[in-house]
Amino acid sequence: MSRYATLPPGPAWPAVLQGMLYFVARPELMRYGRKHYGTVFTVRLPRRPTVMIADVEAIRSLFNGPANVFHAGQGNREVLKPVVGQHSMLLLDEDPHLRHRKLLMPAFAGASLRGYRELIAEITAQQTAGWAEGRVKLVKYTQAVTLEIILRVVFGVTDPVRLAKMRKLVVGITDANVVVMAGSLSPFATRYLWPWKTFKRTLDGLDELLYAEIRECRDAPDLAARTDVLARMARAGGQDGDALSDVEIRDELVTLLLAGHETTSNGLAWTLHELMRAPVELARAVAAADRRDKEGDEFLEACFKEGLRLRPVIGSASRLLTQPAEVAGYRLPAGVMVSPSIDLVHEDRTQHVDPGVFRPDRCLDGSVTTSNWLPFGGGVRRCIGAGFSLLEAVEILRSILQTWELRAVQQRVERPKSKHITLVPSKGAMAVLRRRD
Ligand code: HEM
Repeated sequence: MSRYATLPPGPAWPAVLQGMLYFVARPELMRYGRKHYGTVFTVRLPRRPTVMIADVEAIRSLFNGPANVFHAGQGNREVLKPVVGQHSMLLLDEDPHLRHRKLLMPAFAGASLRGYRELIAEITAQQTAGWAEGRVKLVKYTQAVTLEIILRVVFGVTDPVRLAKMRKLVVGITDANVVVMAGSLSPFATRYLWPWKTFKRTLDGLDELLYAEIRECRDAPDLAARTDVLARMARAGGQDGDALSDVEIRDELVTLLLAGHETTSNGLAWTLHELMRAPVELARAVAAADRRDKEGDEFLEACFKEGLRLRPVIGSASRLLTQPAEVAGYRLPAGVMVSPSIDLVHEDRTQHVDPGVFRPDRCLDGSVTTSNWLPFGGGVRRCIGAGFSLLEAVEILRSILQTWELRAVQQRVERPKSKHITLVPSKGAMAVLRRRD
């Protein structure tokens, strides 16, 4: 009997077909599985079977399960290691992962977040003021803003020449697909074959600039006063003699770029897309932006949270079993991937009233909870940048809505399209922009 004989039921189609569907039609595949097999089902992907879980209680136990049994880093290594490097928090598990989280956490906690607000607001105002009137793909604009925020608030870059060079290199990296990323481990490919050769050159170019930035940051006379994420990382752990090395900082900077840039920009594009399709909520959001007060900001945050619920940017947060374990009532063997389905929980009628409707109020009235709202995953791996992205989102939404009048190009919702691990509106969240009087 195969070691996978005891897996929960699921489609019996060939693994290659399921793998393709998982990539090009993930929401439909998830709904098919949920409809035919219930809240726990198996998708047979080419590398390894993945058990999808859409039951909130089972997901809670999984997220809070022992970190030595449920590995999140191991599964990421094959694809991401050549880019983010071996010290990335995304690839680590157990004690090394905890060490990195402990050292990075202060940079993403309340007091630090408040310190980023002013610069984020300044960058956002500069960027949104320069947009053009007419028909646009909003995602291109939101990407430009979140990229600038990563470069200046996270990497701490201020030199305009270095900023210009970095912008170009970073786009070359974030636009690469998984085949290019994974293939860049091969010395042959990176030496002789396009596009791996170009990709490697781009990565080397970015590394050179990042290491220069790290060196200058360590030597900076104002290091103690600097508020950017890089400076906080350079100071972290110093008192305990457990500081991050240059290469560890480099790997975490690239990690924050890959994990934090397009996720936030796609979340914003989806939120604006949904706001344009819901005129009453859009009018409330414009009024909230104009108020510039705590209550207004709370409503804008609720819009972003609801955008992430209705159109989750990341569909699942997977864990690889390192040993046999009980999950959602099944005894599963080691080597299986278990994957809480964020998208299915967000559209579950038993969890959300009218789940297909964009209704920001549900994020204010207590009906959205830490069990049924999971855009940032959960447990010890919960997104470290969640608070950062909410802060960015409020500043960016406020600035856009204060400056621009938005009109949808079409009332129909755009299909989610996969870009790396994120889901992006297939037409880029098309809109017509007009400067407000
Ligand atoms: C809307 C925006 C974002 C979404 C939807 C998102 C979503 C996620 C999800 C689902 C995970 C995996 C959690 C798990 O496995 O349980 C994650 C991890 C992570 N995210 Fe985010 N993220 C966003 C923004 C950011 C930002 C702005 C940053 C940093 C600047 C960031 C940095 C990270 C890092 C470093 C991890 C790995 C955490 C770990 O392994 O311990 N993310 N994110």
